[in-house]
Amino acid sequence: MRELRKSSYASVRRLFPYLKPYRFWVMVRLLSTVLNAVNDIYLVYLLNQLVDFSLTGDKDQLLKTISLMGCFVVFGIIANLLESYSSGRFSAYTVRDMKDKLSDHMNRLPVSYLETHHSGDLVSRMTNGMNSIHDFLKNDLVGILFHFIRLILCVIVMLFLNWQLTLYIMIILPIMFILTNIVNRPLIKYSSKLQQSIAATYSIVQDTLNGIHVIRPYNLIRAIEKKFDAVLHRLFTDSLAVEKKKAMTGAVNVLAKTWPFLIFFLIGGYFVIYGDFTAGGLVAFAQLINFLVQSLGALPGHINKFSIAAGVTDHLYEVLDEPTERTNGSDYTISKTAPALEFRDVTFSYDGNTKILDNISFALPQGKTIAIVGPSGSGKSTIFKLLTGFYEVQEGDIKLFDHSLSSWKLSSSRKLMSFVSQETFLFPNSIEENIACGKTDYSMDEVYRAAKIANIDQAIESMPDGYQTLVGERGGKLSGGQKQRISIARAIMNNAPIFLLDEATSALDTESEALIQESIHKISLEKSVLIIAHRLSTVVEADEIIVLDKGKIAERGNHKQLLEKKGAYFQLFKKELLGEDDDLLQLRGEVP
Ligand SMILES: Nc1ncnc2c1ncn2[C@@H]1O[C@H](COP(=O)(O)OP(=O)(O)OP(=O)(O)O)[C@@H](O)[C@H]1O
Repeated sequence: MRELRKSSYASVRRLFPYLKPYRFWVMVRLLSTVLNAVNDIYLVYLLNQLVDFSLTGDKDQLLKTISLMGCFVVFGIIANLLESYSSGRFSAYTVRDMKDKLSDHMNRLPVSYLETHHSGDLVSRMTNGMNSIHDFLKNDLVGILFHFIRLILCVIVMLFLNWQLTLYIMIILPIMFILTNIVNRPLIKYSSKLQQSIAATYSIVQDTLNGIHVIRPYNLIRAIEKKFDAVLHRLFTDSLAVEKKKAMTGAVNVLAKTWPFLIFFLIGGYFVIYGDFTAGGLVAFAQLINFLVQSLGALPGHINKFSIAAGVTDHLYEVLDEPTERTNGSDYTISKTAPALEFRDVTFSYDGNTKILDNISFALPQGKTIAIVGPSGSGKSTIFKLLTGFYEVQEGDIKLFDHSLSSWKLSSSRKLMSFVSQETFLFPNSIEENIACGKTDYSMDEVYRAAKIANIDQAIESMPDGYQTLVGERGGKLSGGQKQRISIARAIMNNAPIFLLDEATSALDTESEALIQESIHKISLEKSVLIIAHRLSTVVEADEIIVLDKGKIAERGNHKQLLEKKGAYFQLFKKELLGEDDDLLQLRGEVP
């Protein structure tokens, strides 16, 4: 039990650094809480006097006591106001800072982590988890202290009023605490499970919305509903388990409320009958027991929340404890003669077992174009993931302008590359904002130029709102080819010396494909280009073509050399022009 409490406390303690900047308001809350607790007890003391003065007929003392009580009631109101305001204030600020930190941390998590964890789960931690923390900081953290102080003060005053009666009542307290602890013990486990179920629900909702273009045409709604029902059922069972535990704690509260009163009226009544206790003392004692029972009833609830907050904090720290991308490294000046990038005997595996890239070596001289081709799954995109620093090389070395990629600052090396990925992502803003992509000091001429090179200028100009056209969520209002050309324009606008293009022209119509190829041609005149090509027509002009097969370089050379070899590249070429035999291709002059 002690271990569990210790671990709950250790979890909740990790929230304290976030409270530090708001210690003034935490102190106000603590002070007002202590004053409130003392005020409650002092009012009871005055109540004792009030009754006794009424019974003895001491009018002066009666009036004095009533005025004093009035003052303390006003004092109590002010203390209450301060208590609410201060807790509202520091909890809101703390949660804002935590959300900020969490979102900042998520933005810096390695892509390897984000590729293997569901975004819905992360969103749930950010929303649901944070709401629980807010609730805990606002109501429970200091609430525990208030009830604890009032409880102690109650016992002290009770002992002062009648120690025998107090001792009788104290006998039942340990029984209550043992019961409360037994009931509370598993709550942290249940609440942590509940958090995971909530996260799973968010994930499915997110998948359903994101995958709507697959779900509808494939009639997957029923399957999704089934999956959602299963997750909802789990959520329901987990919520029920938590509620059951809470209800058991509630039952302990009811016991806590009735037992002391029964014992008090039984024994206290006898004390008054035999003249061992005053009437004022009896009234005050009754009020003190009321407070005692209130606090004992409230404490398990607060302790519950403490356990829940511990579970939620652990859940949040699972993300916050994840190491972020490295920030070390240098920012080198670029040599004009060094190759733009170079792979030296690079071997890479995602899981530490299966080699996805095996001993890959190639160099991209500045101003040249290298195309990487190969069957699906041969490791082409992995080359880009290593170059963009999404994953770290395990064997061999990647050099960027003659400096090892691992010695570059990630932010600096990324500045040298404009990356167009296979999956185009557009922000739900205007076309202009999507092309400028976070830049603030740009001219419209730069945007027009980028759009022109990407061959999207005419399409944009024909839209009623031109560059101010809102593209909709994920660019839903545009065609696939338009989206891709806008993302190429974005990369051109970035104006980095290296252009990484994972082109996906295979999904496009011939007109879009031709426009993109023309655009790639224009880019290759200005930049060092590494292109992953899914259509071989894109690679014909490349200075070097690397054919990957199962993570190894199967062939390399230019288009003409590779066709002459009649090897893997030739086979890929033939496959693309499916159905054509060698003689026909020769007749058409497409192969030597
Ligand atoms: N994050 C990952 N974790 C584990 N394995 C991965 C990951 N990403 C890719 N792979 C695996 O690595 C292999 C190479 O993938 P990669 O995406 O590099 O291939 P590709 O040649 O670009 O394929 P395509 O032409 O279909 O885009 C595949 O077997 C793939 O399943």
